[in-house]
Amino acid sequence: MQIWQMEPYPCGDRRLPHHVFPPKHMTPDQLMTRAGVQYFKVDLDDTVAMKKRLSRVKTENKINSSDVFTINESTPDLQDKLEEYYEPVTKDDNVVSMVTDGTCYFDVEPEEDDWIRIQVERGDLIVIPKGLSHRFTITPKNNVQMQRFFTKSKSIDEN
Ligand SMILES: CSCCC(=O)/C(O)=C/O
Repeated sequence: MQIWQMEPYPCGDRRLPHHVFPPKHMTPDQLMTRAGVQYFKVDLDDTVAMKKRLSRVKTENKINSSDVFTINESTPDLQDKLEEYYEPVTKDDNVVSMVTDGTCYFDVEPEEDDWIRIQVERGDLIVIPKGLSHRFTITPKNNVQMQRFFTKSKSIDEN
């Protein structure tokens, strides 16, 4: 995972990093302090350790369902979907996601117009707290697969 402060008014390709100048990186602890986002590194090749971590995260977040979310160049209506996911949202439940392949960005907004970009990769599990404005987009690799965990049963329209 990499975390940095985003420039206030990013223009152009959203997949670019959009650092402030000079770049201002953050640690996971700073991210937790500033935005309340939890981060875990999961060894996906260690099934026992992975199950233990997921079990704990599921209990703490009252998770009762999950799906596999994939976005890549073969995704139908890719641009429309990316537009949709880049719209800031604030959820009533924690947003729990674990990347299983590729990379993506979650941007979080702890204060109005103050965006922190979180680049996640395989094995990164993040918990965005309920009530925190956030958005999603892809990196120049144009590929991410993740497992998303939900507190309530989710209708297909909410994807
Ligand atoms: C890959 S999820 C994109 C949208 C989002 O951030 C969210 O929280 C949906 O529930």
